[in-house]
Amino acid sequence: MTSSAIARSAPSTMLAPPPSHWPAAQPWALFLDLDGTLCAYRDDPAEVALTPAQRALLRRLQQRLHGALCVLSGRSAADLARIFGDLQIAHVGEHGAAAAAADVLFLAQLARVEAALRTLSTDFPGTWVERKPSSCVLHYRRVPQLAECLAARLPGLDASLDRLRRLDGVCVFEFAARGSDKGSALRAQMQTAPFRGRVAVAVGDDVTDEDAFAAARALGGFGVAVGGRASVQAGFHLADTAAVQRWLQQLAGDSDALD
Ligand SMILES: O=P(O)(O)OC[C@H]1O[C@H](O[C@H]2O[C@H](CO)[C@@H](O)[C@H](O)[C@H]2O)[C@H](O)[C@@H](O)[C@@H]1O
Repeated sequence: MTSSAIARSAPSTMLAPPPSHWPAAQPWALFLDLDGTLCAYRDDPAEVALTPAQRALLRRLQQRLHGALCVLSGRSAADLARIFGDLQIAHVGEHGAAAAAADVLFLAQLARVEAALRTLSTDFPGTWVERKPSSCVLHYRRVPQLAECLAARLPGLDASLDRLRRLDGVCVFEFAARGSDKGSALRAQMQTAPFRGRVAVAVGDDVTDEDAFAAARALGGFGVAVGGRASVQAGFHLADTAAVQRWLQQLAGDSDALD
């Protein structure tokens, strides 16, 4: 990776670029975010897909890591199944909250929030609602100027919505299960083979990835923040999805692909 790629959009914290080689004595367990990290953002989430080159790269990384590669995403299991297809890589969806789908009180509260978001979306053309099994999202990527206006009209979280928390993501307001996040998902993975005993490295661009960075740090690993958002928990930085791709190529030992 070139230093100019790092400098172009470095966040105010001026984090360093991540190491470019595996420390031989300390094998890594690698946790990757999807949107904004592996894949660039698109207006329509259904347009996001892995290229054949990315699929091959992920396979090589998985081999080098002896399977200790996991995608931590906010996407639904169905979406992840579409994106990965026959690519057999460990992945956790909905920010680690899938288990909440069995909690009837949680589902009732989520249904109330979904109804409120659908009303809001009708009132503000250009926004749309994505319902996932354990969360509900108001998207405003096509009308980013409405962010503040929408935020002021979102359902308030009080005792009657105590099973939910609000995540202000990239052009989204998401209501998800309280008590589970990418940090708890990372910790759970790290307790199982082939992740156990390795150094946790989490890579992501969004506010939801901060939980994974913090969990990785607490376990003796580190986080890599992607893009221009200033990170609280990450120790390292990559400029954008292209820089992530080059870094992963380095890690996979794919020297032909380096620029
Ligand atoms: O944790 P991630 O894998 O980054 O998933 C987070 C959310 O990703 C999707 O929304 C984001 O990507 C969309 C497509 O590029 C973009 O249009 C949207 O503005 C982004 O927020 C997905 O739709 C959400 O359900 C995920 O929570």
